[in-house]
Amino acid sequence: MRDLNKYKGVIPAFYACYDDQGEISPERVQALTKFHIEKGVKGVYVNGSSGECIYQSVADRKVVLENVVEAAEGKLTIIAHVACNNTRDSIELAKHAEKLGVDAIAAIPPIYFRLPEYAIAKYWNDMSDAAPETDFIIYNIPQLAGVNLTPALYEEMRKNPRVIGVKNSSMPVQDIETFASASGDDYIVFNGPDEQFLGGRIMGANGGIGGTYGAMPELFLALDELIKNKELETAKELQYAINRIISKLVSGHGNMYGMIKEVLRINEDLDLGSVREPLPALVEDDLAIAKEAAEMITETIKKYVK
Ligand SMILES: CC(=O)N[C@@H]([C@@H](O)[C@H](O)[C@H](O)CO)[C@@H](O)CC(=O)C(=O)O
Repeated sequence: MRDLNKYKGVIPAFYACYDDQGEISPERVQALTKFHIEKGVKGVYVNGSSGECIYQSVADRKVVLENVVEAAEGKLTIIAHVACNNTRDSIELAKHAEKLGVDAIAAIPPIYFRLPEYAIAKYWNDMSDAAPETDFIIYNIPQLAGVNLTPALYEEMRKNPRVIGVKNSSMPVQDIETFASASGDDYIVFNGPDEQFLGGRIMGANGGIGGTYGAMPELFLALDELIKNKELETAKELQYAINRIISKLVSGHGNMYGMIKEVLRINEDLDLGSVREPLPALVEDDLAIAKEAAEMITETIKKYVK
């Protein structure tokens, strides 16, 4: 049996950190990494959706990962998302990630062209072969990628011994059960949709990777503890409270990640810049929404975090 404990827990998806000109800011990447260590999360998922990876160059993504690894000083599990929608760049990032000593690499399927499953498997295995000492995690996010991880493709991928599981961001919690049942205890399934962290964990997810954890890590850590302690009524209450916060975070004109960065500025004095176009930045009216969301987080922490 593999020891997968380093993956079991709350793993925030790492936000893109820009300077005031919109370039990657190594200092802000390091500050966000240290913030995660202080909050006590298990690890970070770098250069994924929340990291705005599809709007970044290969060079940008290398700078981000290098600075996360440096600032983490071995205190966090690091999963690097390396998919670039072409095999060549993904291989380059996979090699780079392994050289930096990350715990795992992860990848979405190739998007735009509808490829047959054997081509998707080859794409994933090619980048995994480029990082032969590193675990590999499949990132299933069909609503954005347009490709669903089928049980047959997952079975094919498990022939690769480096594949340790799935980060499942599809909406049906039943998918979590499907992947967990198919692969068993020697594999890990991460819950993707933050709004159903509780449901995903109950259906078999051993941990979670999420785009809103970074805005309120205390709340997801508390929710995880409640689930472990089987305090499910309180867990449900907290999940509902988290979902009201997420609804607020997505209610602005600007993109949710811009809203979260504003919340982190208010609550944590952390400046991560804005978002990269074509993601819409916040407008003046959004600032009041961010303030409300920040207050909701503070109040919910007071109520549920001991
Ligand atoms: C569709 C989507 O973006 N899903 C998010 C969720 O964490 C999502 O942001 C959250 O549930 C709020 O809707 C994650 O699964 C993505 C993620 O973890 C990532 O940044 O790679």
